[in-house]
Amino acid sequence: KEKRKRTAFHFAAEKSDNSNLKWLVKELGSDCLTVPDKYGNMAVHLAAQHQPVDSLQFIFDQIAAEMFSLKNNRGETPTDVVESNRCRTDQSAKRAWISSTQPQLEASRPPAGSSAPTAASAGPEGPPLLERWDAVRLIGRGAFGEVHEVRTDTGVTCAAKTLRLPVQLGDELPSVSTEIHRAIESERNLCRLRHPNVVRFLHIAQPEPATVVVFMELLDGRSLERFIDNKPLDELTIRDFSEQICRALLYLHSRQPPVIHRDINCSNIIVCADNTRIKLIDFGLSIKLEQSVSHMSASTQAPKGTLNFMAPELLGAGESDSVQYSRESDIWAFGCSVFQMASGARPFANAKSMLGMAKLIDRKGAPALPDGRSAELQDFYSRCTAMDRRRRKAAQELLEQEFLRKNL
Ligand SMILES: Nc1ncnc2c1ncn2[C@@H]1O[C@H](COP(=O)(O)OP(=O)(O)OP(=O)(O)O)[C@@H](O)[C@H]1O
Repeated sequence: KEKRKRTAFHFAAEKSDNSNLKWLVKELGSDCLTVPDKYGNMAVHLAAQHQPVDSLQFIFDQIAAEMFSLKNNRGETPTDVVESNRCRTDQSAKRAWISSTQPQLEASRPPAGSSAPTAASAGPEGPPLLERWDAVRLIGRGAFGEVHEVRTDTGVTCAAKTLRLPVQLGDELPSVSTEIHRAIESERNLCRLRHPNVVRFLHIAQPEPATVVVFMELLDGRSLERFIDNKPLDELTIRDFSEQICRALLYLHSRQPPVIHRDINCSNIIVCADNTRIKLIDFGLSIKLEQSVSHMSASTQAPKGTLNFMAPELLGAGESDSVQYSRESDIWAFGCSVFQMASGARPFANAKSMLGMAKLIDRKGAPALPDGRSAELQDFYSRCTAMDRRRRKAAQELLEQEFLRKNL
């Protein structure tokens, strides 16, 4: 159908139900949602015209903020299509959905007053290359380096995480540098992510052979770990935060290629200053980069990450096996975050070594949630922390459907 530039996605989006559209996205990836036909209409414009409101949510979960700025040849965005008299189904429900979703996006933009590029103005690779930046204040320290608030020579105020990678005696510095550079290149797609529950990555630089600086949107808030502060959260808050984390994971996992976080835990989830919005940070970039250096040094390929949140299949990986981070290992770690929200403590709080953790999980599986939590939350938690990876995968799909139904 190249001549008329119509794809299966356009036909699927013109139907009054969205099952075909969902199936196509699952099989072929979300990029096809933004292919224009000869009128410049993309699947999202047609869904806004013909399909129920949950299609808008579905598309939003795939391409997030982008869906509001896509224009057809008449200059219409999907919002304009909903407002037009061509929209004959669910018009008021779609209007309500748009007006509740757009403020979320506003909140995900870089802070006002900074000249950080907005989702609309930044190129796919983020802002122009940064030559220099000055630290304004230290925000905190992690295992590999520190996070500063910085101001760049391009006038951007943002957060910069400096990662100093462990170079071993005998490593060839130029080869390490090249290897790290290669790893960074494969992570450039992080700068394309746009989602209200995912920190905006602006740029990744390598100022020295074994030093990487990751520039991000500067967040005002505190980690979920500090928000929990060893005290269980109420169930409504747990559900709300879990839903936001699921939406972020769903968005990341349905990228092509999928983005795996690799280090979901309560210190890598930020609760913004309004105490309602949460955002994922960090993306295990240090894990990925350190692995590229470990690979150079022929040292261990054991999985890195936060021990208490590590999926059983990662713990089982010996030095000779390759470590398989996956959507399912992210779901397990997410389940562990639910445990911490519900109990106030990290799961497996006494685990000290990988072997100890592996034995513990083998014997007992994930710990039970404390009494007093609803059967629904128990069920949700046990799906996420199922030992069987396929059950965890199914759990994510189920959550997606339940959240969509709840929103309707
Ligand atoms: N984009 C950001 N905006 C504001 N604060 C941030 C941002 N990213 C990280 N932080 C904060 O900076 C501090 C240090 O973060 P960092 O990620 O280095 O710690 P960490 O999770 O212990 O690190 P690692 O997992 O690499 O060992 C934390 O308090 C974190 O909440």
